[in-house]
Amino acid sequence: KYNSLNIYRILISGKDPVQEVCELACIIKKALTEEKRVSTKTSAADLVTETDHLVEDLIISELRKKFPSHRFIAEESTAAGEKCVLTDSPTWIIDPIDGTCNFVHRFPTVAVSIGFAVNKELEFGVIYHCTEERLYTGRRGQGAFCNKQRLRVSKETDLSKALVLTEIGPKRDPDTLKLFFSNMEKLLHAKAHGVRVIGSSTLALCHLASGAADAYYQFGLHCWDLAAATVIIREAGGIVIDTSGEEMAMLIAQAIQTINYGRDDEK
Ligand SMILES: O=P(O)(O)O[C@H]1[C@H](O)[C@@H](O)[C@H](O)[C@H](O)[C@@H]1O
Ligand SMILES: [Mg+2]
Ligand SMILES: [Mg+2]
Repeated sequence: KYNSLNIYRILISGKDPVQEVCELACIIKKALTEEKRVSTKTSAADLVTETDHLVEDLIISELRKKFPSHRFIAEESTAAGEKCVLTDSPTWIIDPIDGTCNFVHRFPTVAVSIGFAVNKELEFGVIYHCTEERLYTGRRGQGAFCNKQRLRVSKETDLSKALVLTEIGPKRDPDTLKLFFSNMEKLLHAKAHGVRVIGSSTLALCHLASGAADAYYQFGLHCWDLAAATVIIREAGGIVIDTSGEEMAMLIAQAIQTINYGRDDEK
């Protein structure tokens, strides 16, 4: 049984997170190796399976039992037409499987991401790497951890010494792909050590929080990809900004061209 209350109490009470959320992850890990019913959403590369829906429904039903007044913003509910609007109410922001394309291909880089906001302020985030049993947590003002290990971002500010992470996104029309690759090319011309795409934005952002990469950029990320990861990165000493930002972000922002996806709350 998925024990959501423990996450809420553990993070609010500041106790070290235990790996209770692994029960949810066990559902995903088991399903990873099994046959799946796959459908597409905004493009042929934007996949969803019955496990995405199952996990999202499980999380929401458990949380709703314990916190009936809370609101929810979740990837598959939004895809089914629910409005994506953040209010001052306590709100859980959920990506039930981040890395669904990886999940469909049994590529073991998949996560569950649960963020929590009150008065439009992100209070805490939990991202669980389902196949490596790593629980990333961050609570506003209380630090960020992977299992028991404190997370700190890298101090690199020189783009020519940076490992940069990005994701391809669901838009695959020729113009978008041309822009995507020209952005990557610009960073490589700026002598970045490398650019990596791992297929899960939340886990890429967790690698950033652990200092295993120096920067992440992407157009078209959704609030459910970003909510938990934003708390974790901020608590690891990093910044999360749009491309009109600071230092390393400025260098990257100046090097690349925008790919326009629109905002979740404008759809
Ligand atoms: O749909 P899920 O939750 O798997 O999220 C992924 C998006 O689908 C990709 O477009 C996006 O590029 C990232 O890979 C993101 O993790
Ligand atoms: Mg997802
Ligand atoms: Mg996602």
